[in-house]
Amino acid sequence: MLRQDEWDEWYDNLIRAFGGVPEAAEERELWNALTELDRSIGAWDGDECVGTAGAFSFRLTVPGGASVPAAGVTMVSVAATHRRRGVLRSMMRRQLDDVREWGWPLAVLTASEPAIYGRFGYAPATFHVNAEIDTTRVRLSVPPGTDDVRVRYAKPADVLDACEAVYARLVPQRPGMVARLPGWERLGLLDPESDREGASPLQSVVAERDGEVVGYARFHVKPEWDAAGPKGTVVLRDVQALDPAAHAALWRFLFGIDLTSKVHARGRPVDEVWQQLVSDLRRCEPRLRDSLHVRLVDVGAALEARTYQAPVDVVFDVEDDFCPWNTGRWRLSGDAKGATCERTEDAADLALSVRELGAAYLGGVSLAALGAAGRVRELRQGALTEAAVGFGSPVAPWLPHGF
Ligand SMILES: CC(=O)SCCNC(=O)CCNC(=O)[C@H](O)C(C)(C)COP(=O)(O)OP(=O)(O)OC[C@H]1O[C@@H](n2cnc3c(N)ncnc32)[C@H](O)[C@@H]1OP(=O)(O)O
Repeated sequence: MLRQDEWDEWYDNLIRAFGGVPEAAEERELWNALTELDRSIGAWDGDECVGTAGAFSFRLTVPGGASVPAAGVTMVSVAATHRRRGVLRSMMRRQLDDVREWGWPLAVLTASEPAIYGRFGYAPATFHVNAEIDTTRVRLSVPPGTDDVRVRYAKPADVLDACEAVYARLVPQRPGMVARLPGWERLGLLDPESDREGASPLQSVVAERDGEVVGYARFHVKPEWDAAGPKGTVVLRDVQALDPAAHAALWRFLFGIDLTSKVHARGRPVDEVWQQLVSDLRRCEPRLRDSLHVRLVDVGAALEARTYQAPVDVVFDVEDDFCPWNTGRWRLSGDAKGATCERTEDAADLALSVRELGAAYLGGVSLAALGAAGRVRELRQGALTEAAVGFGSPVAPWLPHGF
């Protein structure tokens, strides 16, 4: 538990651990407002703050569409004067014990360095794509109905409610999405001048059909000229849409902004529609990155909270050094309607650690791929394929924003 009057020193420790460049006042104020003090941990050496860790009370969409309580682990730092003495380890210990006590089956985070969190049972479970799309060479083929969608400029704050309504409809449709907590809608509008690197203030358009908002895009434009003429960049912040024609109308708009020749997209879903509409994926230069790391805090409750796209009846032999309450055999029986997961004395079908379950949990990493890498051991023939198919997701999991 952190006190409000400790927050500034606590947050300064975090900023310093990330290099010490101050955040813009509006950004700092937002994170101050969003910090959940009663879920935050400070490590103190005397009266000096030397370690920080926070948690947001997220609800995360899991395969099947349920919204599951998850600790959004955040703001982790240790002062360089106190590094590699086990301060992080002690904060992770305290935090995961707390999350268990709160009764939340999951903890999730995005890592500054992916190598840090595996030892605490986290594993990359969602991925995203960064792309540099050459819009002078790449053509878009749009589906029927695209011309029925009107794209119009609007100030981001003026259409916030309509955009939030679109977002809320999308949350249950894709694993990895996070339901909005009060205040979090402000994150999408955050626009400090110091972060723009020569680009415009935040711009936005909404896509409308019959007067109803069916999608939106937020972006900056970074003008640039050379001897041959204009070569500006559209820096995409977000695009969300409810149907194929709305998606296509927004992407067509983004591809066509005058005096630009590139769309720079960051943190997009690995299966986003533009990849199926473009004439030349290579000239989009897609690059894959890990995004959300998942930790099953309560294996039984977590596996029961999601559904399985094909029937599964397997016994997992789970190893969990950091949270030993998960260690042992669990029988998971589930299908597209629901699941039970209980302790069992039956013989195991698959042996793995809690990390492999975390990786596969949202349907973005195949248990079969983990098995091929030797990270899941198949003890009953056929069990690996059965589980891999069941755990899959027709929609790639995706985390829509950092935290
Ligand atoms: C969710 C988020 O907020 S991500 C942000 C994480 N924060 C940062 O990256 C800010 C800069 N870095 C730091 O503040 C610190 O170096 C931290 C928080 C990463 C590590 O804190 P420390 O107190 O030094 O870690 P601690 O001593 O407890 O180490 C625990 C284990 O993690 C390992 N470890 C620590 N940092 C790293 C790293 N960057 N890469 C790989 N392993 C690491 C240690 O070697 C140790 O390994 P062991 O289990 O084999 O003994």
